Amino acid sequence: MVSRVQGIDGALTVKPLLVAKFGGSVLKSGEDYARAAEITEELQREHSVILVVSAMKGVTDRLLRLARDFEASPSVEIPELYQMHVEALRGAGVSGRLFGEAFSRIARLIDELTKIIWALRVLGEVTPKALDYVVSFGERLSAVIMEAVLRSRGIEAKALTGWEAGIVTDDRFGEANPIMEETVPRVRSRLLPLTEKGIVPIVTGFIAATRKGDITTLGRGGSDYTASLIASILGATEVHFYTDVPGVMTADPRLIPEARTIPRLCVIEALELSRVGGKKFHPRTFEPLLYSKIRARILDAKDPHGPHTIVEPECIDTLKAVAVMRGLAVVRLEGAVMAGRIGTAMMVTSVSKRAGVNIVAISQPVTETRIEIVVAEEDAERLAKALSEEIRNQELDVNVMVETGLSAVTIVGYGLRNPSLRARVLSEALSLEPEPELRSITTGFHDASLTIVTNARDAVRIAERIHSRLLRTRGAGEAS
Ligand SMILES: Nc1ncnc2c1ncn2[C@@H]1O[C@H](COP(=O)(O)OP(=O)(O)O)[C@@H](O)[C@H]1O
Ligand SMILES: N[C@@H](CC(=O)OP(=O)(O)O)C(=O)O
Repeated sequence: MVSRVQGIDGALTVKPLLVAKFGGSVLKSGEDYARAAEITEELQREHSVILVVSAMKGVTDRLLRLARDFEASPSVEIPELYQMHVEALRGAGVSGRLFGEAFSRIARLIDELTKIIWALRVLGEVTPKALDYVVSFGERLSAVIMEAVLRSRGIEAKALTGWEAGIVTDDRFGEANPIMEETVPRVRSRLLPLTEKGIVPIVTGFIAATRKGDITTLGRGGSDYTASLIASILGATEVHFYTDVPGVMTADPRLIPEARTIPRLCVIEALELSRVGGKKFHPRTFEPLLYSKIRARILDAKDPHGPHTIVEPECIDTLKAVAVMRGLAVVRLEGAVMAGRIGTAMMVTSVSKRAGVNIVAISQPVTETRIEIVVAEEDAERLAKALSEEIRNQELDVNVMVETGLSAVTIVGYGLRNPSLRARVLSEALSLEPEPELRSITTGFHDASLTIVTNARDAVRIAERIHSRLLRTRGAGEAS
């Protein structure tokens, strides 16, 4: 979509829409906000820009601790948060009236935060709804700073919460889902009138609200999802994710220092990679971009013209990246009575649903004597207990066991559709000495990923081997 933009002289120009998201990793100081403003200024020459901002680095974690951990002292933590935001405002070069206005808004938000934190201390309990309200302050404070910084450079800008920008969700606090029928028309009617007047909307990432106006969050890392959601609703031509690495890399550079930037990823590969923690994307980031023509770019805020990743609709047959997901456990059901017994798998999935446990992976051999459910480690005991109860109620002779300390190593790339490349990946993994323990092997969406569940140590060994043999010099967009 293009936006008709009214200039100061009243003349209308037509510019393509671009959504730019700045992550907490690149919002650590006033200098960072100033850099984000410079990038926005440059983008504005060719585009109508909508910004999505995260909280300053570390702020969401601090707010969560403040709300949950009654040992954390509000009289120490809150003034520190206040100081951090005022310093960023000052450090970004905001002064005079704009400084005064933003300073008062920060003070009001901090005052509101203080009241809620003390109220939680008095109540002695924190509901998921209260937690979302508390963490929302991180993005709200950040958007106030960004607005002041842009305005101090003569760019018209307006900070909006996700709710004010039109995002309506269900009431799954902590992991809310947008209600699209309501969100789509609202986002259009709230944001387009601003861009048409040449105003840059600054939307708080990660936070939205229910129909009743209760603040919700979209899950950790949710600003990515806010950005792609808005881009897809408005039919933007591009969505940019500004971060602290030069794009998506062939592996997490903290795990594999030789990791390199992947110049091109297709949206299916990006979707698979985000599900397993690649670039710590929110797992739903690429959902709204699937089947769209929107291009995503992942860029280093410190070097926006340097190497980066473009995510585009068309896929080519290569291998792209490897990612390791830690902290997994397997809940294993074993019993001869399960064979041929219709409804056993349904029992497992409905018990998981009742226990509020997300199933990361599930498998059963054709002999039907075993079912393995991979879940997050912290959910394993709860699921095992719920399954044991159900098995007792149904008087089945089935054992339930839990094994913790597992990881999943996932190789991503459209090239995996080629059986010989899949075989090559597996033979590389199996040729390690000592031989790794492989718990399960599965393929993902469009065969664009292959996941091996194993113990934590072997997952890293496999990732290193696959990276050094198949990704270090290839897979970054070249044919395999
Ligand atoms: N495959 C990968 N490519 C790039 N970065 C990765 C990858 N896997 C993990 N990361 C990590 O993701 C970090 C960026 O994510 P995050 O800190 O959430 O940024 P932001 O706050 O900008 O959203 C990087 O610093 C890097 O350590
Ligand atoms: N601030 C939120 C949302 C977010 O997306 O942050 P970041 O862009 O820094 O990953 C979080 O920490 O989860």
